[in-house]
Amino acid sequence: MALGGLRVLELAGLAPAPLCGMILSDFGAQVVRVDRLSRSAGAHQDVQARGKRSLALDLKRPQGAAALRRLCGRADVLIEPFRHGVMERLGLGPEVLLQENPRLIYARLTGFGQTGKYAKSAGHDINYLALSGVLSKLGRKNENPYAPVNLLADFAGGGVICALGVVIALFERARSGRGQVIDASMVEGVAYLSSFLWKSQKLLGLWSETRGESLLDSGAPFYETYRTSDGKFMAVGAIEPLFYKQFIKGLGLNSDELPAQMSVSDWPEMKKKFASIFAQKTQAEWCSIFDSTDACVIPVLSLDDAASHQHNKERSSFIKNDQGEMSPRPAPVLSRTPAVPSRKRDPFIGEHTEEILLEYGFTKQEIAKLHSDKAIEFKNLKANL
Ligand SMILES: C[C@H](CCC[C@H](C)C(=O)SCCNC(=O)CCNC(=O)[C@H](O)C(C)(C)COP(=O)(O)OP(=O)(O)OC[C@H]1O[C@@H](n2cnc3c(N)ncnc32)[C@H](O)[C@@H]1OP(=O)(O)O)[C@H]1CC[C@H]2[C@@H]3[C@H](O)C[C@@H]4C[C@H](O)CC[C@]4(C)[C@H]3C[C@H](O)[C@]12C
Repeated sequence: MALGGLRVLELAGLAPAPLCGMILSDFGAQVVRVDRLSRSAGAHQDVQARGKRSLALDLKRPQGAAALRRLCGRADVLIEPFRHGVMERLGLGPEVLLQENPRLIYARLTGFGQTGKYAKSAGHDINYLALSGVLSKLGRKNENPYAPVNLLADFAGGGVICALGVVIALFERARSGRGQVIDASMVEGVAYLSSFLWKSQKLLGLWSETRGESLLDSGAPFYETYRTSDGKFMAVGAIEPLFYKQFIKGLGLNSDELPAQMSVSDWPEMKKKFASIFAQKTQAEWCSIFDSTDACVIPVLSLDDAASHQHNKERSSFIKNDQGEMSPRPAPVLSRTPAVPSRKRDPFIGEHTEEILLEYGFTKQEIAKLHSDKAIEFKNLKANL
């Protein structure tokens, strides 16, 4: 696979860093997740652990921190998910680790970045989304702004952008032979991927002053979801006049008898009209009308239904692991060196401690000493909840 042979150390953290590690793992990297010892507070279950192995290491003990330094000496990438200053307090800051391994790519995935007023503040997805400006554009008219789960800052602007940074730094290292520090701030990551919002503000007809009254933010009747008679929903994205015409036809309406598509003042009434029509048929009935047309109307599927939908099945877009757990396959699909995601169950904390330390050059005696010093933990049969 494209990232085969790459050695990645992912310090266990919440949501964003585990996704970054999983992306690298799916495309072939050997990702070791460095977990807190299972009895310690703050250990979280990593539900994005596909293909990873687990090494349980107490970084608060000097022997544990020294062991991580040694591991980083032989690693290509380190992903750290902590607030600014934590790694420095552990004696594991970039200056130390890059001095010992100048090829190391030291990825620092945080909410607010390594500098700035909030650099040492706690936060979660919704906070980063708020500070980026993007949250102000999300939500329906006369309602509060809302964060779409923790997808935008944690995962899109965090895990994915950080993985992109790692790959870019690896590409550069192939030329220079040198690693570097990646300051991946989720505030900036989500703002960056939302550049369209800033760059399109002056585009005619796209944005109104008020949230929830614009073309793409639930203002337009042809870019909206509608409930069907069986309590499900259809997603309409009929923006271009050609596609809008097919949408109107599928609803059984005559466009000559309707206001112009872009008559913004008529949008609320149009939305009510469309809603009353969609409520007359089941989701399956609307699919039989709109499937294989260019009306841009697609059923809103549950996670289970998405995995079993004909289109997604034809592409094997979702995969099952050995435990029968369904999840999305890695994306994008590379034609010659596609990702081959592991089908194994997720690792237990410390399951691979000894195997990994041996692989990174520790002797059995050194491993025994780390264990007697309580700096490491071997296989723990109960996964952390
Ligand atoms: C599933 C829920 C999460 C959903 C995603 C959520 C919406 C997010 O947005 S996640 C993104 C969070 N932000 C970031 O990742 C940005 C960067 N990180 C931070 O800003 C901070 O890490 C923090 C704010 C996220 C957390 O701050 P905290 O003070 O806890 O940690 P840090 O300051 O970073 O310092 C880390 C300290 O830990 C020490 N450490 C680290 N590794 C080791 C090690 N191997 N050995 C020893 N010590 C280690 C390190 O030295 C630092 O120490 P110091 O501070 O002394 O320097 C989940 C959200 C909440 C979860 C639940 C909750 O946690 C309670 C239960 C916990 C239990 O263990 C599991 C069940 C829970 C119910 C748990 C369940 C889920 O996981 C959550 C609901």
